[in-house]
Amino acid sequence: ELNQQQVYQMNTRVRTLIPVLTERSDYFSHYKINLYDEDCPLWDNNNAMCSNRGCAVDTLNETEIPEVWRTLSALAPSSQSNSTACMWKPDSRMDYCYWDDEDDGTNSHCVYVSLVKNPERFTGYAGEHSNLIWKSIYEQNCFPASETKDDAEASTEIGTLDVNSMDPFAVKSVEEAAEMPGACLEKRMFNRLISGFHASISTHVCQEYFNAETQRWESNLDFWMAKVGYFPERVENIFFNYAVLHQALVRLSHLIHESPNNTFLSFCPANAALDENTRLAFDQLTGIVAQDPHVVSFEQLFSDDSSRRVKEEFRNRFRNISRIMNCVGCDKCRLWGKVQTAGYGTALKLLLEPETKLSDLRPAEVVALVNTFGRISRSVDSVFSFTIQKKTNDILAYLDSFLSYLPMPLSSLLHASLPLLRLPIRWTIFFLNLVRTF
Ligand SMILES: Cc1cc2nc3c(=O)[nH]c(=O)nc-3n(C[C@H](O)[C@H](O)[C@H](O)COP(=O)(O)OP(=O)(O)OC[C@H]3O[C@@H](n4cnc5c(N)ncnc54)[C@H](O)[C@@H]3O)c2cc1C
Repeated sequence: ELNQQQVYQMNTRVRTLIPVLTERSDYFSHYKINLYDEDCPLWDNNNAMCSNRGCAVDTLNETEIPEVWRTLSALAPSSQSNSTACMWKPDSRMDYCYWDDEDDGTNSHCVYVSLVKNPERFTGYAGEHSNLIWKSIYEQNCFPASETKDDAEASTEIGTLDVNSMDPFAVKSVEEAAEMPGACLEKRMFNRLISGFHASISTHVCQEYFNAETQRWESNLDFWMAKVGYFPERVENIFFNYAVLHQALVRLSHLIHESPNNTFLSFCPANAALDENTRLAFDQLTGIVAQDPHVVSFEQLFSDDSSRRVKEEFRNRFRNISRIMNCVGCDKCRLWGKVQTAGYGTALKLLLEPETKLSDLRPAEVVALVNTFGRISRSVDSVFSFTIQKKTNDILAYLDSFLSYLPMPLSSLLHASLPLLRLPIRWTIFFLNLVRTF
């Protein structure tokens, strides 16, 4: 059982600090990615690409690539470089994601993108294509409800999905599995993580939703309630994911402090001021999270013999999901799907592989982790504001029905003034929630 108020409090301390990194530092606001890879394990050719304008990704041309990322390319293990001090040498056996040679400067599939100029929000990507992706993630890669500790040897291979032979959604069983008391803790954690990832994406889509009528970007409460708000376990899973990513940052912070002479984040020797600013903001963020209490404990995971056997399966299933991101038929959704699975994959590596060292982390993993933390922090914020909106609407609806019992002229007069009450009610609820949180 997660203490949501505690997570709100923790998030309040960092939510303004995260954009200093993710929006203002070249290092954390850019990403090098193999975006147009055709290695999709679900179907042979990804012929359902979305042509919505909202799905397009603006990639950087050669002259737009920030200096820090040029330096990173030069320092990549595959490149010839004398500056061995800054090199990273990840052991792919510890990876929870597939990394498609993004370190390799010669990889022509890789593009550079600005994450700020390509924000994650409503794109219009929906329908059978996106549903099939979520369905395959839940049905083929999450742990089924029936699975318990003793039968952990299930196959993890996913073949080409036979699109025509699929049953209607069996997603409920995944949520049931996440709640199942008999299921092993690690499997339940896996299912919660995926459901929280999905709920977080849904929250971003509803928070920045394009209203075709007003032609404006607005939040969409009804949409959010239908996707997340009416499912308390999905809301809970957002908080769970916050706790996971938070804990991974704490571990990263410990790794940094355990290696005082590390050259971590000093990847921009040509611009000392830029490098220093990024490092200061990063130290501030990790310093704050390191002081927070542990909301969830990972020490007990994979601790006994039978659950250790599950670890390999856990890793394989997560890797499969990271590959499935190549199947997403909307470029911008694929970009953020890949960034966030990389972020969760890095968190799992930090939390579940105790021998992980700083040099085992690729720069892209650190960037993905911080950006994914930024995304989940935004989701926690949005849960707060959507909850207030919903309570305000409920109170107004209650007052509205109450007024209908009053005599006629008074009833219509008060009814007309109801909209004026919206703001004061909202502020009162906001204030009461704040008091309850702190
Ligand atoms: C990786 C990925 C990234 C995406 N990114 C974007 C984006 O940036 N912008 C955008 O506009 N669209 C994005 N989409 C599409 C978006 O996620 C939805 O698929 C789309 O909005 C259609 O939503 P839906 O209401 O049909 O249900 P979906 O969100 O597609 O869900 C399908 C089914 O899964 C179940 N379900 C839903 N949420 C959960 C949960 N949290 N836990 C367990 N089960 C659940 C429900 O039974 C639901 O009917 C993305 C899709 C994918 C696969």
